[in-house]
Amino acid sequence: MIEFSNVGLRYGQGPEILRDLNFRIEPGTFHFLTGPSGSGKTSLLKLLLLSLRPTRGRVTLFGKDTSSLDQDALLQMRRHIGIVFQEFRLLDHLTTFENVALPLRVLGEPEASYRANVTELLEWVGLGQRLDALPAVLSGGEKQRAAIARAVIGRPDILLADEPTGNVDPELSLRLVRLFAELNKMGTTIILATHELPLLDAFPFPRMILNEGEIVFAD
Ligand SMILES: Nc1ncnc2c1ncn2[C@@H]1O[C@H](COP(=O)(O)OP(=O)(O)OP(=O)(O)O)[C@@H](O)[C@H]1O
Repeated sequence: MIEFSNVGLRYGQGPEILRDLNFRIEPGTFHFLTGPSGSGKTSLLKLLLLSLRPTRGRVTLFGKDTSSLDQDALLQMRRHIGIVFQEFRLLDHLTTFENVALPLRVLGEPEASYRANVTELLEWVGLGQRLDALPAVLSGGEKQRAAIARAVIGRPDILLADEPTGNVDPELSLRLVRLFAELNKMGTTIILATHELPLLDAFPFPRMILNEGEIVFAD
């Protein structure tokens, strides 16, 4: 599903921050992505999200070499990938329901076709009572659950998360990762970047550890 071959990345004329990355990630797996601050976790997620191109090597997603895809094909592939950010990135003027429905609205789908699905998903993440609330009145954990719902409403095959628990307390962090684990059980491939040791220790998922541009896998 995901294959990196000799992937390297540098920003501008700077040093190579990712070097010779070679790995495969199978469908339906859950990996933590960890490593010190500045080791390149966000950059690696951007390569996976196709928002950044490697400066060398090959990124293969869903069996296709992504370097050979045109803009349309990239956008098409991008629809199979969801992302959750640390800072939620909800739109302030939209309700919980509208924020989660936004990816479908952007695709031009009529509300009648997704109303029930969005409502059901929000109930599943525990926001059934907050459909009409604006982000300003949601707690950090509620915002993050809304952001997770928005990331998965389009049923992505791959879900990426960049420090999704960075803004919530430890108890809530565990609950959020349990939510990701539930999604994984239903078949979504998950890569979750975190540097929170208690979280890494609380779940049995393998770790991809970035350090000085290189990656190692550990159970
Ligand atoms: N747009 C950019 N232009 C130039 N350098 C960048 C850019 N984005 C990131 N970098 C550099 O690349 C390196 C890796 O950054 P990245 O954000 O991927 O690391 P990270 O592991 O996610 O860090 P953190 O845990 O602190 O969020 C850092 O040295 C950073 O300064």
